[in-house]
Amino acid sequence: MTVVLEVEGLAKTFHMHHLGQQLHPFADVSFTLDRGEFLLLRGPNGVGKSTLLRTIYRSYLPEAGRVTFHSRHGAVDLARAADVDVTLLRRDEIGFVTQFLNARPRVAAEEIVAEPLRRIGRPADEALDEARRWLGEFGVKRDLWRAYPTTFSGGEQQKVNLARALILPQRLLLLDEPTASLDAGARAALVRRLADLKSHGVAMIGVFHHPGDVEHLIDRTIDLKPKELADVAV
Ligand SMILES: Nc1ncnc2c1ncn2[C@@H]1O[C@H](COP(=O)(O)OP(=O)(O)OP(=O)(O)O)[C@@H](O)[C@H]1O
Repeated sequence: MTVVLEVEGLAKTFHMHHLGQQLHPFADVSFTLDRGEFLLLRGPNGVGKSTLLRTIYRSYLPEAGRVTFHSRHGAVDLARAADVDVTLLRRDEIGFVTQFLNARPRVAAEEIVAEPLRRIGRPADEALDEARRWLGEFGVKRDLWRAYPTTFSGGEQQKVNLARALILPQRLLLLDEPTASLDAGARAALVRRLADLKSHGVAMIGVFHHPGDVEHLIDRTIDLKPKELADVAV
């Protein structure tokens, strides 16, 4: 097996200065993730699942611990890497999939979806063809492909977001409730795509409110347990 990610002793603290308190969503999380492995993160609301995903993605810095990502170019500790290196890894090695689209004004759906392919140097027309294929796959109506997603419904925006996030096979995918408000057809398309990516070696960590959809993909589960709010002055 090829290790893709090693998380060691990871801890996160939020400093809530206005309350004079600290919140410790998780402490001492350790696991490794191999190529093609699917890890489910489970636990009650507010336990820290999204925070853990965001800390691995380096949207948050951890209080302690290491997040060693084995990229194509060697091992890098995401907790300490330079911002510029994290940005490069996010281009084609580490993906973060949520239910929310960051829709930009006057950018067509098909352009938004094609962008990740363009960024890695695919010819524009090829990238656009591929984008249209994925929009169709996720059930976005053809007459919306050239429209601006700022006006789309929540579910339509989510479909555009998924097509964009999954068009390019990454080494590691972080999935934060990607099925939240999808209809049955789009949920099935998403699960098919995840199965295909997994069979091609993409490692995944996912949070799903209805994990039944992806049950057959899950290799391992981590249960996060609620912690007490530490009443410590900051
Ligand atoms: N930026 C932040 N600053 C302060 N506290 C935060 C911040 N982000 C999250 N929290 C707190 O950390 C805790 C964990 O939040 P998180 O969103 O990770 O939970 P979750 O397990 O993903 O929850 P859910 O299942 O409801 O989506 C919550 O109590 C939340 O209020």
